[in-house]
Amino acid sequence: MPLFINRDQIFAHQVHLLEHKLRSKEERILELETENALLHLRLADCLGKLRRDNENALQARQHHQHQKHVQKNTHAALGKLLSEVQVLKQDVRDVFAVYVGFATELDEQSRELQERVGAACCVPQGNDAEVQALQDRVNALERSLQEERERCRTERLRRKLLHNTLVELRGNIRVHCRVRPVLPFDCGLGQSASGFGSTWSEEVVQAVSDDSVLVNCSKAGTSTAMNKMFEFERVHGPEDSQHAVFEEVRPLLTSLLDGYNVCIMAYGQTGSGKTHTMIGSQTEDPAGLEGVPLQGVIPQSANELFRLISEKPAESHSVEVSVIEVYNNEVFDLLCKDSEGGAVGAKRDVITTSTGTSEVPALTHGQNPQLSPTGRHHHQHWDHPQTPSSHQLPPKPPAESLPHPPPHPKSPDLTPALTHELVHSSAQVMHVISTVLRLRARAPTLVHRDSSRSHLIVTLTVTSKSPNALALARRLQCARKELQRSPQREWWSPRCRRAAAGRSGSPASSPCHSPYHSPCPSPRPSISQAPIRTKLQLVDLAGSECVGMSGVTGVALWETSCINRSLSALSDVLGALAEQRPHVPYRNSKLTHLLQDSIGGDAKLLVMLCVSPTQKFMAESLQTLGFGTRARQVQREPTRRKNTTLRIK
Ligand SMILES: Nc1ncnc2c1ncn2[C@@H]1O[C@H](COP(=O)(O)OP(=O)(O)OP(=O)(O)O)[C@@H](O)[C@H]1O
Repeated sequence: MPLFINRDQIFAHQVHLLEHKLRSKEERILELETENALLHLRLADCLGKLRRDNENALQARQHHQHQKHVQKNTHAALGKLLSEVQVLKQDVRDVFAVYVGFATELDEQSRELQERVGAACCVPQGNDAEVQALQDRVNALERSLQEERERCRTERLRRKLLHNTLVELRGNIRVHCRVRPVLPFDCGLGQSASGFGSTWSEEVVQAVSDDSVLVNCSKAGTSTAMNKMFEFERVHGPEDSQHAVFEEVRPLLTSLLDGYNVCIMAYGQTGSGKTHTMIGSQTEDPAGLEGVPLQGVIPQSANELFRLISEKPAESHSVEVSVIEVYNNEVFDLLCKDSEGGAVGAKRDVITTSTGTSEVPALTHGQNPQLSPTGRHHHQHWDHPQTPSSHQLPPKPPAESLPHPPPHPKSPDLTPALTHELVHSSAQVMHVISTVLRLRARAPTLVHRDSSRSHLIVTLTVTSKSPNALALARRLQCARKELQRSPQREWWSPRCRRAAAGRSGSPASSPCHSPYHSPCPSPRPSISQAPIRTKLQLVDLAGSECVGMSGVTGVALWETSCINRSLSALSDVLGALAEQRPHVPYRNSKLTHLLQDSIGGDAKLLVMLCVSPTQKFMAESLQTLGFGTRARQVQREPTRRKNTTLRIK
């Protein structure tokens, strides 16, 4: 059967197929074009973003470079300022020397002229005109002498101001020196170590001006003078009263309410007047009646502190007092009380807190200060003036073997916490201190019949509920520094970060663990509302002593060795700070560990050197003055924050 193929139909079918293919190709082209457009858009987007990122990075780099530049400029300016201050100081010193020379010359001329006037007056009549001329010259010279004296005084004041600025700029430790008068117990006659027949009571240490002290080190019997000169911020002579000594300390106390910790420490050999300077003593009354109390730095500081507080709004500040004794390298809380409320010293720990500061742990809320199981022994109170060799005591006993009072029967919770007492007046402060002072270890030695055998640290903690602008600015400054140092630390709450970074902190409900906030219930107030706590530490160190001179034996000998070791640890710490060594051996003694913040931190520290003036103690006096010179060389930085809380035993 013939096969009919309808060509038209086949072509039509083929056309249909091709048309279909064409349509789908066109659709695909359309799809691809749309995708292409989308990709273009994304590309443009990405390019824009990239450009913006580049611009931001460039800006950040420029900003960083600008900041580096500014920092460099500031450093250079500071360096320049310091060298200018140095040059100025030198200039003032030179000018001062010239003035002194000039004034002396004028003095001599004036005296000479006065003598001539006197002589001329005796000459018979007729020389009146000459006498008058001479008198006029004398008057003119006296006037210019007076003017020079005035200028000299102004220059002196300027020099002092410049020096104080330098001390502030460098964070140096201030060092004052007090040379006590020669006292009856200095006057035991004897041969000097050199054996040249001079008496030991000869006065060899002298305050020659208000900032220099001179030690005459010449050997007795030789004609060559050998003098050593030491310079400090202020030097007090034997005639200076307790009041005059405190007047130079007073400005430091203002800093306490401006957010600074302050520490005043008396250093010197035994019998040199540390306790007299810090606490005070009674004057000898010739009539045998009770003497006049000569208040030292501690009572006068308490007075001044409460005077400053009384100028502030009522209830804005509160003050707590604590008293610590470091005896035989152990820390004792002297305010700790027994069940009957009597004061008993209790042994405490020193810890390094997470903020890098040293503390005797504060009283835990709701717990009573109780006697620790290793309570403080009651010190021997020997009747002086016996020599130590006269009492029957075992040689060099370890501290643990000394008698301990039994633990409090009703005190299962033996928290080693430091006791603070709230006080409202300086009289209350002194009452608290005087009630526990009898616990301080004392013993008679051949050098001093009432020698302190321990270091005493009285701390006044001031809580400012409405701190002043300076204190707030300082707290923010500290917080900023901390944020720069350790921005990752968990104790920085977002609010705290914002406030420290300079932006306003919104009232936050999250608890903040910043060390710049004092303990207070959650939610904490903002950084500008939290109370500020500052410390005034007043330290009466035990005196260094030469065993050969003090003639100590037994327990007293052991005490002397502990005292001398802790003082040499203090000296080592200052040496390390002065040489800016990376490791400062604070932990070599409990004393230096306890005072770590004050010595190495940003507390305002004043060391009061106490010096005996006589030949007998010259070696110790030179050592004390050397210690002060080393302390002056320390240029401090704020202490660094530590990561962990560490307990030492
Ligand atoms: N500037 C002074 N004016 C008058 N008397 C003073 C002066 N300084 C000290 N004294 C007297 O000297 C004696 C010894 O002084 P103080 O007890 O203060 O010495 P110290 O350095 O504390 O000794 P130690 O370290 O052994 O305890 C005391 O009787 C004191 O009254």
